[in-house]
Amino acid sequence: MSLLSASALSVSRGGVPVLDGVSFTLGAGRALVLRGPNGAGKTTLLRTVAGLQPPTAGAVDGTDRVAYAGHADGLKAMLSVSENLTFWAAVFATRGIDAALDAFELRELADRPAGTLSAGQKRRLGLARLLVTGRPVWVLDEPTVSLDTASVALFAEAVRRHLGQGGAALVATHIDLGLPETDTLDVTPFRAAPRAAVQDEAFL
Ligand SMILES: Nc1ncnc2c1ncn2[C@@H]1O[C@H](COP(=O)(O)OP(=O)(O)OP(=O)(O)O)[C@@H](O)[C@H]1O
Repeated sequence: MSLLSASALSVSRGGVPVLDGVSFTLGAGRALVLRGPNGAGKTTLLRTVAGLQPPTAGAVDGTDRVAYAGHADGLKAMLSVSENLTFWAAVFATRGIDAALDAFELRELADRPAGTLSAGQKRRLGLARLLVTGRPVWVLDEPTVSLDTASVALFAEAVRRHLGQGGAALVATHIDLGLPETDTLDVTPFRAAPRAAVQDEAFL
């Protein structure tokens, strides 16, 4: 069964076309890794499938199943680690933050305000948030940035468990996560051709 799919998707950023004609299907237990050089459009594609911006053409199915973790951590600086997770559990109407605290070794930091965490600790909390959403499709933009080797291993293990439980992951990353059941999509061939500015169309 497909949990997330894109068909003939075109995406743009700041009004500039970035990618055209991207299609993929992501099923339960699978990970799809996006590749492509800096500026190729991976973030734009992820933001679009997560529903944070509309596509300029084509369609996405499964946006409502997505939990997105992007560059901005989305953490509340004044709330503690456990309060942040409890907040998200309430937003997504799920129960319990214990598994999320354990998966990313956040117990010792549970009472610390999120604003006082190091960059890597914040990233671990941002990824722990995925677990409390209860959403089956994790859409992850460079999830390992700021993580040390041990935390990358924790993250890879969390994804592996998630896939094993029937979840799926769409991940833009430059490193090899060593995940099983992984496909790769290089976005480079889908680079959009430059187009005339929209305001010119009235004169065609
Ligand atoms: N806020 C913005 N406004 C206008 N253009 C943007 C904006 N953010 C990014 N872009 C441009 O959109 C294009 C696609 O960027 P995007 O961030 O999707 O690439 P990426 O593949 O994720 O790159 P990276 O590997 O560096 O993260 C780039 O040319 C980039 O300069």
